[in-house]
Amino acid sequence: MQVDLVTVAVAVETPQHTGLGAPLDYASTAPGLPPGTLVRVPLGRREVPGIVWERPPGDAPPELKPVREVLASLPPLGDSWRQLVGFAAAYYQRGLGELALAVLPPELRKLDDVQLTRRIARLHRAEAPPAAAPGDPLHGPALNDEQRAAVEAIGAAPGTYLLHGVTGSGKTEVYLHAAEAALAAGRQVLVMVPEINLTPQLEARFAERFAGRRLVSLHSGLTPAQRLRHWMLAHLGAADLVLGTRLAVFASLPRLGLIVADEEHDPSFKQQEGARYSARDLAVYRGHVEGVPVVLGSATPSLETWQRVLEGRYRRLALPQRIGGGVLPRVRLFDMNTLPRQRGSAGPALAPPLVQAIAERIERGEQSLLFLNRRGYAPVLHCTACGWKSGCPHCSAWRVFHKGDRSLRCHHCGFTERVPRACPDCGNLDIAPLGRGTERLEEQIAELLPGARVARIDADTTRTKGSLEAQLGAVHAGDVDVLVGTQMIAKGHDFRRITLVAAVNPDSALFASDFRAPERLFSLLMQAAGRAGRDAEQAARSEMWVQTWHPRHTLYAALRRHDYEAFAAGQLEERLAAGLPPFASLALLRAEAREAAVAQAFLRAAAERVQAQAESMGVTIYPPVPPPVARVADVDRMQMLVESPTRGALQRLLAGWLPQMHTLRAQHKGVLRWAVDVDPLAI
Ligand SMILES: Nc1ncnc2c1ncn2[C@@H]1O[C@H](COP(=O)(O)OP(=O)(O)OP(=O)(O)O)[C@@H](O)[C@H]1O
Ligand SMILES: [Zn+2]
Repeated sequence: MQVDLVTVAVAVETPQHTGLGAPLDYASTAPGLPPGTLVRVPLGRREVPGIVWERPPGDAPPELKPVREVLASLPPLGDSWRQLVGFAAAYYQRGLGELALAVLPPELRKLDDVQLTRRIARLHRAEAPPAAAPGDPLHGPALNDEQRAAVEAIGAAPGTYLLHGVTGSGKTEVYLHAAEAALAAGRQVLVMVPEINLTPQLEARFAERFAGRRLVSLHSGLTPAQRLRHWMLAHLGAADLVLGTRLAVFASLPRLGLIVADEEHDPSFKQQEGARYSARDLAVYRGHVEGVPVVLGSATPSLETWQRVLEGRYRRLALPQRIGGGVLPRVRLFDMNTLPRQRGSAGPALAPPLVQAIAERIERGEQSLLFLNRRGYAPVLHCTACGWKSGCPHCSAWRVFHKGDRSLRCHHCGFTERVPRACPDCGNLDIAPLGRGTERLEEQIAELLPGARVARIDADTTRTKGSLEAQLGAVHAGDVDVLVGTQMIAKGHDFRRITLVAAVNPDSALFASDFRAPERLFSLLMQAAGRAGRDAEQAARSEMWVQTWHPRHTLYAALRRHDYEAFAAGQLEERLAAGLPPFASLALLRAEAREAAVAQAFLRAAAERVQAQAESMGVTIYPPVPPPVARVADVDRMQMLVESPTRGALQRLLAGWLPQMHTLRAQHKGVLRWAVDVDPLAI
């Protein structure tokens, strides 16, 4: 019997170096395979998963390999999902199939159709809808006028909204109500938070409120089996709410009705490897494609978002007050120059008046939070005789002294050794820590405030599963007087007994080379301040201390007035003058090699190929330079900044340029990796 073969385009994961980004043609005996269908196809000698895609018109090559298997039991991935993936691949300059398959749950790619059918049947059996009937009245607090206005605006029309509210102003309450409206209309809701350790809190709050609804989480902390199950429930339309981190932006949601990105300014929304996408920006695109509202929430919006509000492209919904009329903590800038100088020492960890203020809190049974964005005991050890320092032999960085396990640890490559007894260069026994990390701060507070119950939360104390929850539990229960930690504790947590927050040493970020450093510092300090006085009763006597050598800096002046708008205006003025985002579009081309010169030559050659074209488009390609940490794990890194007045010009240039890089690389032996980062967060 004659079997008719049709040509189908299939997005498959092709290795980047082949330069094949587009879908490949295959022959199929199944007529009319809808786009979005999962299939298995041969690629080289392997059989790989793929997704049927729209086929551009044109002749198919004569000898096509056949599609091996159609995974027909899974409903096809929808048009808008494919549009999102197609846009992301083009915008961030990745292969379509590579991105499309990378954002599916890894387990899904391993299953054949029989296994998949079984899984789906099991899901339908096991996941009977929750007992409580949907439509339970919202048993939360009654909204205030601003909150109600925000919920109404979001429900009234699709578009991008900035929910601009200080910490504790009731933003989450607005998300809950907007979600309720979308759910009541039979739609699904996607809520994204920047960090995985914030998902359990949010999940608990949503789960409590939406007892009758099916809610799933999507983040990298799930087991592969959980991630598949949650993804499938979303894709099959069985889950009503998806809560997750940045990867959730790619969840398949056939009934999507609302997207929320909480703390939209947070750098964690940007993926830092592979396809370096911004989940916040993709959420805005997705909302546009699907015609659903997108709510970006923040107390300190990213300047990109803020500029779009000023241009009228996003609508600002303001929550200007803290719930319960609580005031924001009084900001006290402590001038470190007023302390008596101590020769050869970094000075005291905490200014005496700050120690006094903490002691008063302890007496009243209140808590204090000390924030220092550097973990370990000291960032470097040095020899007082010969000047030796604890450099990493594999990186251009110091190794950090961790006193707990007496190790010297490189935070870039992980290289770890026991602390030497004597200087490895001259044998001197007097090797001393320079500077201060959270471990040392914890020790010094115990000395300054004998009897105080001090706890420390940072990446080192929260390695084991459950330890973060346990430590946060102790803080909430009032078993801790002083909490020391890195930015992990500055964000999101709803502490009720903290009345003093102190930034121990925030100055270094004022003078960092990265143009976004001030923006990041300001939002971190505003966030940290927001941890104090969350209980309205205590708000009036809550304080935020900033220990600084530059008390007159404009950033701190704006912080003191909690004046985001003044800060943003100043920053935008500087960005405009310097031709930086949001007034320009950037891309960063990176290359790595054993020797810097090799990476540099590669990038130079790449620049030469498009120099003339770039100039004609008004795009500037800067010479390659080493990044702040140039060498990591014995590999040298170089980066080249591309700056364009518009997104469009940058996109056109990159699209024609990057395919040439694959051949160029073959001519530059020794280049280990290269990558492009569109809209890089740090340069
Ligand atoms: N209208 C309201 N009436 C009474 N209480 C409210 C109201 N809205 C919110 N709350 C309560 O106030 C507290 C802070 O609200 P919420 O967590 O929504 O603020 P937020 O802006 O999301 O805070 P943050 O950004 O600091 O995490 C919560 O305990 C919440 O239940
Ligand atoms: Zn190292």
